Amino acid sequence: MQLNITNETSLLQTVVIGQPYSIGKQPKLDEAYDAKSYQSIKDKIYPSESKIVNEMLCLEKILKKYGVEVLQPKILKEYNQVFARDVAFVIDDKIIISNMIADREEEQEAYEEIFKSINFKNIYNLPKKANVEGGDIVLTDEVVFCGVYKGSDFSQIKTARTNAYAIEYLKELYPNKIFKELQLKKNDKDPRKGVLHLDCTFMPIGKNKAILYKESFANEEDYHFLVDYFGIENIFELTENEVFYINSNVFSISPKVVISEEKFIRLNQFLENEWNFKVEKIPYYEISKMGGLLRCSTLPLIRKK
Ligand SMILES: NC(=[NH2+])NCCC[C@H](N)C(=O)O
Repeated sequence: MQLNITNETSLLQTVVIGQPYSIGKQPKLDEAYDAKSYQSIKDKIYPSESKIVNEMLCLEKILKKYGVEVLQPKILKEYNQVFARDVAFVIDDKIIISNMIADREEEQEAYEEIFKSINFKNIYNLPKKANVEGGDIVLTDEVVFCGVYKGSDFSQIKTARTNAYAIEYLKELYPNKIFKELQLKKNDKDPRKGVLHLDCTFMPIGKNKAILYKESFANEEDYHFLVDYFGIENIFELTENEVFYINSNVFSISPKVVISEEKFIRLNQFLENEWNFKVEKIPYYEISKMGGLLRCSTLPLIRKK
């Protein structure tokens, strides 16, 4: 398989989606490793496996309707494997295997068969000290945007997943790319006070547009950098409530077609009426209670050049 991913939106050809089966028991409050899951467990609304299965079947169906090849990891017994995005990520023709949070490490073994179909010369492992998950890596053709947490308490914060060392390492792998670090606010218990991954707060769509939420960035300059990069007229700014429901985490099949959650009313209408996107709306609310949405459930391998 010849990998090719240089941005978030070119015509999708092959994608891995997560696995909804054998999700295991509902985690206890002290087992949660992100703030949304923490809240859902606390509020007793954490989703059941059957609801997760239904939503992921809707995602699979839409992808297939557009002729996308859909792969899935093998099912591990009683292990949450919904969020394929974080396990690894493709930049250009290489796949980087993430160094994930320990609570999720086992997910990677389920990808063995998929990784076998990729030339081993294009598979990269990172040094142990380099922490990174795919949700923090967001691409445009020119720039690799990296969500990062730089506090000295990194190892104590479960929602801190990508460190500066990983980004330094990636820069050496891709000497011709521009890297832009975006420091994110973190909070393990309150999803309104921090953000898990960069894709939970920022996402390019179409050819030159983006969705984002200002307050997730620890440095206001990073927000201004994004606004200048895309141009203010090409930005859809989320409200606090919209980012809570992870409205940024839509998934593009092409520069014109976006898969979104059916309840993202203001966003969906704007995309359709103001920016002329085709928005495929599916139910994904139950999955969002575990801290991720559509982009988080996908790991694209090939987009058309
Ligand atoms: N790319 C993403 N935003 N993934 C969301 C992952 C959510 C998952 N509960 C975690 O904490 O790891």
